[in-house]
Amino acid sequence: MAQIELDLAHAYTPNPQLETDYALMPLKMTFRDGGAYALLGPSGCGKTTMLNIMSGLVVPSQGTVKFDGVDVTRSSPQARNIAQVFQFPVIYDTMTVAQNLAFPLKNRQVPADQIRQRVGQIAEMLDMSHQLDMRAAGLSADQKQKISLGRGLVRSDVSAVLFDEPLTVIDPHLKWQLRRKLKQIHHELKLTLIYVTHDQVEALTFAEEVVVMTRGKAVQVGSAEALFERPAHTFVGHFIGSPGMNFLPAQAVGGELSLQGQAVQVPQGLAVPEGDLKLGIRPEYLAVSEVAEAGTLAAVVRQVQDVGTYQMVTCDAVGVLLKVRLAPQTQAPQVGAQVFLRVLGPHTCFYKNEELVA
Ligand SMILES: Nc1ncnc2c1ncn2[C@@H]1O[C@H](COP(=O)(O)OP(=O)(O)OP(=O)(O)O)[C@@H](O)[C@H]1O
Repeated sequence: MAQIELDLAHAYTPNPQLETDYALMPLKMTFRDGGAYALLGPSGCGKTTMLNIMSGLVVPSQGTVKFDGVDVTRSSPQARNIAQVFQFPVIYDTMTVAQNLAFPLKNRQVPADQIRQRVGQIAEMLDMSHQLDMRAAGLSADQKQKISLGRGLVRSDVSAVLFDEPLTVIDPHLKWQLRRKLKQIHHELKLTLIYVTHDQVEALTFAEEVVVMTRGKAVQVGSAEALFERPAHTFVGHFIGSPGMNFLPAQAVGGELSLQGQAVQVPQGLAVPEGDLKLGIRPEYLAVSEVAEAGTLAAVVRQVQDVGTYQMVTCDAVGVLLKVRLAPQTQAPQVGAQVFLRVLGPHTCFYKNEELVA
C-alpha cells in the first residue's frame, strides 16, 4: 500500500490558456495509505482523468505524482503496482471463477497454497465461494463484475486499487449490497481504495473521505458528515443532499442582514460576516414557524409533497423557492399559507464568491 501525492494540472490540449482548457486545474492532494476515497462529481468534471493519472494511463501535462515520496509521474501502471477495476467486467470467460481470481497472483508467482488461501478469502467476502468451480462464461453480468472486483482486490501487495464506476452494470439491489461489502472489505484488508462515481449515495456509503469535483477542480475533500454539515463550496451544498442546500442572496452591513431586500433580525450569539453573501441552509434544517421571530424570513407555501419517508414543502421567499424537509407525521402547513422560515441558526452557512466564509 502507498500514500499517493498529487501536485499537478492536466490539459489534453497543448498550451492551455483558459481555465476551460484544463481537464484538471492545478491541485495538491494526498491520499492516505490504507484510506478509502471516492472521487465524486458530474460527468466531465475530471474524475477519470485524475484516476488515470494515478494509475499511469495518463501522464499529467504539468507536475508530479508521488507514491510514498517517490516520483512515479512517468512510470507505467505495472511499475506503479496498481490494480484497476473498470465499468465493465475484464475477465477470462473460459476460466473458472477460481482461476480468474487466482490469475493476478499466478502472474506474480505467488506460492500455490497462498493463492488458494487468498482466493478462498476473497470469494467468501464476495459471497462467491459456491461458484469457485463454475466457468465465468455461464455467469450473469453482475456475477462477472463481482469477479472483476475480486481480481482487483486479490493482491495484498498493490499500491492501491482504483475503481472506475465499477457498479454501473450491477442490478440496483445487488449494488446496495456490494457497496456495503466493499466498505467491509476495506476494513478487513486495509487496502488503499480510490473509487470514481457520479452517484453521491455510492460515494458516501463507501468512502471515508469524498473528493467532490466540478469543472476540473476538487472543491472539497471530506467525510460524509463534513460535506453535509459544512459544504466548503456552494457546489458541494447543491450537489450533496436530496434535494441540495437552499441558497439565498444576502447583504450584511454593520451587523444588519438583508435577504432579498427583506431585513432579518440576527439572533443573539450568531456571527454574520459583512458584505455580499450567499446564505445556505439545508432543507433538513429549515424550520417553519407561524410567527415572525428573530432569524426568520416571511414566505408563502407553494407546494406540499408527500415523498413517503418525508414531506417536501416548497416555499416562496421573496421570489426564491426554498425547500423544507419535514418528518412524515409532522403537520405540514397549507398551500397558500403565510409562514416564517428559520433561515438563521447553528446550521446556517455563509458563502462569498461561492466559498464558505462562516
Ligand atoms: N482523451 C481525451 N482527450 C481530450 N479530452 C478529454 C479526453 N478525456 C477526457 N477529456 C475531457 O476532459 C474533461 C474531463 O473528462 P473526464 O473523463 O476526466 O471526466 P469524468 O468526470 O470522469 O466524466 P465521466 O463521468 O463522464 O467519465 C472533459 O471535458 C472531457 O471531455
